[in-house]
Amino acid sequence: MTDFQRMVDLASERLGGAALWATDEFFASKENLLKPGRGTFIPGKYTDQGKWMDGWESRRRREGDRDVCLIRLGLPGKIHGFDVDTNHFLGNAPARVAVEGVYFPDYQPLDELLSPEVVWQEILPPSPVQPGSQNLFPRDAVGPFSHLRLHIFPDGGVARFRVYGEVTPNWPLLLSEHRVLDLASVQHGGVVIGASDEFFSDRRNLLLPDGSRDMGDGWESRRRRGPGHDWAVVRLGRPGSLVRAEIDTTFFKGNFPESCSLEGCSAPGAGATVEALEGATWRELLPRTKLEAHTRHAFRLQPGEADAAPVTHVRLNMFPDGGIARLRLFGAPAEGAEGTR
Ligand SMILES: NC(=O)NC(NC(N)=O)C(=O)[O-]
Repeated sequence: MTDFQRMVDLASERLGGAALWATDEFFASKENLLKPGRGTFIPGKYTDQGKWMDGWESRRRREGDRDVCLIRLGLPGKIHGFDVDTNHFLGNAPARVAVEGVYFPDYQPLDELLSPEVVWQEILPPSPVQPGSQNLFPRDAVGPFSHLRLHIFPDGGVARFRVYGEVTPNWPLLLSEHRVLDLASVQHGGVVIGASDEFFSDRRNLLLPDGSRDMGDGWESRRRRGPGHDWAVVRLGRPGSLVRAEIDTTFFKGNFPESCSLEGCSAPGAGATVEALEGATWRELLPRTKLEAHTRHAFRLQPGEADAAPVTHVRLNMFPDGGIARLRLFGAPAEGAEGTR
């Protein structure tokens, strides 16, 4: 897996991404592009239109050079890479794809997005893709963008379209509306930058909005057979002084951690790798505390010294192993220069 594939999928349906419009979706619907997984193929399954396909698929084009799908990102952000996944599209993958983007800070109705006045910026020039493959295109943190156009040349099918990047929250608006907010939330730019083990489920689930839907929708490590404990490190969307945490073990009944603790550090500029935090001074925010099965626990956090620097990163330790559905870290965001990470 490339580094950018570990970032947030800004387009995912789960985060509010939507396929708003397409030139043609004769064989299969544009909405499939943003669904989880890589799509399935069911031999022998046909609809009135033709072969049932799990992706977006247009008819064979006899005029014109392309089909286009207009996508609203769930969360606006800077783009570090695309995955144009043509899984199961073998005799009907596009020859080339391209992506353009635009940024609107506020809601835009579809007719305005379709207006020829919108100035679209090229993010990926027309580029060849392979059938039945994850086609990965790294980009150089371009944006922010709120909407994209995926062009397929001349026609064909794409199973999934992933748009990996970093969320760019509207901080002036958030700061004007909230004194305390969840600084770990993916909606506010929080990211899990590392974890000791993700055998059963992905660390990114910890910071998703809303409650978890089932046990697979949290972070779960394998059964630890040696010494030590599992951990995950979060870079907050904005540094701040944390006051309260929620640690949610919903759906983890036979596999919740025996206990957990939280530590915080101030490492502005350390970026998005755990290695860059080597040598950081960690301060206890929550001492080791017993957890319950299938419970949303709320914990008050230990205040730092009055002059303590705002926390930029938090380490969640779970003893010895297990699963946690969600982690919320509520705090007052730092303003001005201190608010940079
Ligand atoms: N066997 C097919 O998949 N044919 C066609 N596609 C669908 N979905 O029926 C086509 O023309 O690509």
